[in-house]
Amino acid sequence: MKRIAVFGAGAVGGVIAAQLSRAGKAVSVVARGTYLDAMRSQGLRLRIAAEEWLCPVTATDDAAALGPQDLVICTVKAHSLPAAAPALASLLGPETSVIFAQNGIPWWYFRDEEHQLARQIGIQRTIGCVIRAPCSVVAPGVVQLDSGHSRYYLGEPDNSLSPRLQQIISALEPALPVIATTRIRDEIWQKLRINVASSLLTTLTHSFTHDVLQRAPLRELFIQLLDETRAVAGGYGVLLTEPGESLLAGLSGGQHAPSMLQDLLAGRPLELDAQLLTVQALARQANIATPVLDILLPLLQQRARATAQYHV
Ligand SMILES: NC(=O)C1=CN([C@@H]2O[C@H](COP(=O)(O)OP(=O)(O)OC[C@H]3O[C@@H](n4cnc5c(N)ncnc54)[C@H](OP(=O)(O)O)[C@@H]3O)[C@@H](O)[C@H]2O)C=CC1
Ligand SMILES: CC(C)(CO)C(=O)C(=O)O
Repeated sequence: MKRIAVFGAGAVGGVIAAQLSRAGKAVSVVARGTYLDAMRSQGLRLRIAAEEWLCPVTATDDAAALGPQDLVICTVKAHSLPAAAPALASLLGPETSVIFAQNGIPWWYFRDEEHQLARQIGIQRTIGCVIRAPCSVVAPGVVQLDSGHSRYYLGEPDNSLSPRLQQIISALEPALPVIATTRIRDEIWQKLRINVASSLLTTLTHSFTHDVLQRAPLRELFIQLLDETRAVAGGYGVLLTEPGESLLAGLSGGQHAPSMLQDLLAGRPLELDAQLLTVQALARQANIATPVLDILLPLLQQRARATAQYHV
């Protein structure tokens, strides 16, 4: 796998591209705006704790000019995908695989061949990915990994341990902490439990997860959201055994603002649909009660509408 492109180099994409570059891989990055300008003029810099590395990458806003890749890692937010799809498609050759690295329920989850992205990109090319790597953009062209313990779960939509999945793992693992899974949907929901609770409560309160968890009433809401999301997962055949309470100890605390809070503070659109509304819709479809989600989600939607960061 020689030709690797990262599509959408914000926090996650920037960290992935930088780590690939640090490990000596040639990596291309599709970016835009001030992030692209900075990467072109000063390169891409990766910070982890007190260390910083300059990581050479080829950065462009013209995906078609890069030509077909062996592997594309797509790291745009879920709501940016429809608009990005034509440019993403220009990176595809007959054998190209695409890793969709995002939070929330991904477009390919129910393997709907009629989905617009299934037509434009193809479920057969898709590799699911769950990101366990809290990160942020410190400044255009400078990304930061906010935790020493990062990992990425990669899995086929049909749950097979396919030869191509193993090939992708071999290509990436010297650079990235990648783990192949035959239960990618379990990983998606396990991560989504955390996102539902932390995205809602930290974004509504402009607080770090750590600070939310210090307050008993908010901690209680956090646990209820973890448990409600676990119940929804169960309605779709994903049985997560760990009670909400016992997940709290493992949550990355410290100074990482969850990506939804980062978006709110930066005036960007929020990833409400993939991370939160889909969970509520799935709950309703399966007749599963989500009382805390049902109170907090309209509040966050309205908060985002008030600053034109959500339009539905
Ligand atoms: N940040 C984190 O700690 C974590 C994030 N995640 C998830 O990972 C995914 C990515 O998040 P994150 O990296 O934080 O998001 P960012 O917003 O930092 O990065 C996404 C980047 O993609 C760019 N982009 C969007 N559309 C295009 C396009 N058509 N062409 C070129 N560039 C494009 C955006 O540019 P622009 O701003 O101009 O739209 C932005 O720079 C999300 O699903 C998030 O929930 C998961 C775990 C941790
Ligand atoms: C769980 C968390 C907060 C960190 O990985 C995340 O997924 C995000 O920032 O979007």
